[in-house]
Amino acid sequence: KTRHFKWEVGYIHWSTDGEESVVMGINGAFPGPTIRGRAGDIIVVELTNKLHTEGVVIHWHGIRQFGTPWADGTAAISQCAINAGETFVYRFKVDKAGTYFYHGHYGMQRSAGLYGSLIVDVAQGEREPFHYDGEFNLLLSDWWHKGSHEQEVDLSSNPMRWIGEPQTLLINGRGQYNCSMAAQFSNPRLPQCKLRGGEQYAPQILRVRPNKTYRLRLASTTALASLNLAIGGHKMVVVEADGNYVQPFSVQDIDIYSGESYSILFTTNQDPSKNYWISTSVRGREPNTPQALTLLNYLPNSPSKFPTLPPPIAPLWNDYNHSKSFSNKILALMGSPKPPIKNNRRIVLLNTQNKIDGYTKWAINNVSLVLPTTPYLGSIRYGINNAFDTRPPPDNFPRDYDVMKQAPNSNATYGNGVYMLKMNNTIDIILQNANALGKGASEIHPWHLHGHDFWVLGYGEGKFSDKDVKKFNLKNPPLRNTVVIYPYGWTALRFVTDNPGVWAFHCHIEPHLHMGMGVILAEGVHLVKNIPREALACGLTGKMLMTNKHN
Ligand SMILES: O=C1O[C@H]([C@@H](O)CO)C(O)=C1O
Repeated sequence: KTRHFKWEVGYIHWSTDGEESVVMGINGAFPGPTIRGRAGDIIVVELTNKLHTEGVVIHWHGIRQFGTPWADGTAAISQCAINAGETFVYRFKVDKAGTYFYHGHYGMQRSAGLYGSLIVDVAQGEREPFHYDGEFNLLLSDWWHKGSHEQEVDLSSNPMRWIGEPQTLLINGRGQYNCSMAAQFSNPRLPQCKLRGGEQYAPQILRVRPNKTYRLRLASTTALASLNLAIGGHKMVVVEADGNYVQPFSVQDIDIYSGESYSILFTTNQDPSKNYWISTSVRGREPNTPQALTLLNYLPNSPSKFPTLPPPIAPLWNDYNHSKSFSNKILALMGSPKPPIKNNRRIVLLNTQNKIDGYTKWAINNVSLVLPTTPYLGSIRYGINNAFDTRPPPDNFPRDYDVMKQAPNSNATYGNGVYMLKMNNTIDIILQNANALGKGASEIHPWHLHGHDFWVLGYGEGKFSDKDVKKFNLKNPPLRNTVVIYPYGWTALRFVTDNPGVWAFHCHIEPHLHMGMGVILAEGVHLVKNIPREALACGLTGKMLMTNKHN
């Protein structure tokens, strides 16, 4: 079945958290509309850019875009940004059931609010491998009162002005600033929110019946925050991660990093005369943002009956053992595709924070990514010279590099070279974390791969070494599209180059990508057929199209 959507992206006045902001909306609302389809459907989004003076693209996060790499929605990688006033048609297949989302992928447009949910149900006649009586969908994000353009300038200045922690955490685009639903428990003390329910920022309440099982879909499109979600008094059973089934396991709270999605099941088996809190809190960075709260409302109770107990207390922000123990519980459901036993190539990517001519940047193997003006998909497909740096970026970093110390050098460079991968190869990537510029500082980075799912083979502490290969989980590693690296640690992943195209692989923290924290992978680009001309009508491919030698 083909599902058609007609969207207009534009700036709107919107109250995300009680303070009015200028927000990037779709069809006059924030967040954007939810796309819902079935596995095998074709989604067609006719996107018109009503932003007056800037380009736009939308990335369909978690959708692999087999055969349609030009629809991946990455500016300067898979297509030219859509000019103000112009329309671009995204047409792609959703081939796998799961919880996904979409978001802007040009500059920091995701931070401006350009995002929404994308949910794929199992194909007609098929069943999920678990049962539930009803479902809810929560798209999690974070919000700053400073606009995304000012943030871009701040981050690109010398000295860099860091964006700081978010003012508000949002649940389905709704948050409360300077007030709390659970005022008597709030620390620091906040006034009680006086919500009537009709406000743009009124929390979305989850109405449930006692003794039923519900599926809760969760996805995080935060610009920065790592989150922890809990439902007061209720256990959660994790069943899906990034559109892949996992071996069900039970937890009290769940960590969710930017770019990740999960489904959890919970059963309404608590005292039915009460309502319960649902909370999200910041993890992995010293929090300076109040918890986001909404209610689990057991019917027929009134939704204004607030829980008598305080909201769930999140694990300490730097209790990384808690987070690691959660990550290590995520394993593929029996019967899931297994990774090839051997790899053809290993790429080790060192993540560092560096200074380049006084500017603060993030670099991968000493290269800080600056995108070219011509989309790689076109320049590689048509063999255009000078569109980007043709020297390949390094597959490793110096053996004697001390990941526990600050980068000793300030000789990182800007670059836009490509990791050229052979088709049908098995690629291992080791993401190696290190000390950032601050003394004793190393941060969490959730890395997201476009065009593929990968198997997460394992996590480790300190510097990766050849011996660690023996510890890889080749039996039941989970398939994902986003995975975290912990401070001073490494994460190993494996994928197969089975999808001709040019694919971004980057830290999903929006300011970090803006500061260069990503790489570009390309595979089988000569096999890509019928790239729409509109996708390439800029830069050197634009010139090529004007001479009309190619169609
Ligand atoms: O990229 C970042 O910059 C700041 C800090 O390292 C410098 O202010 C921070 O916390 C980041 O994640």
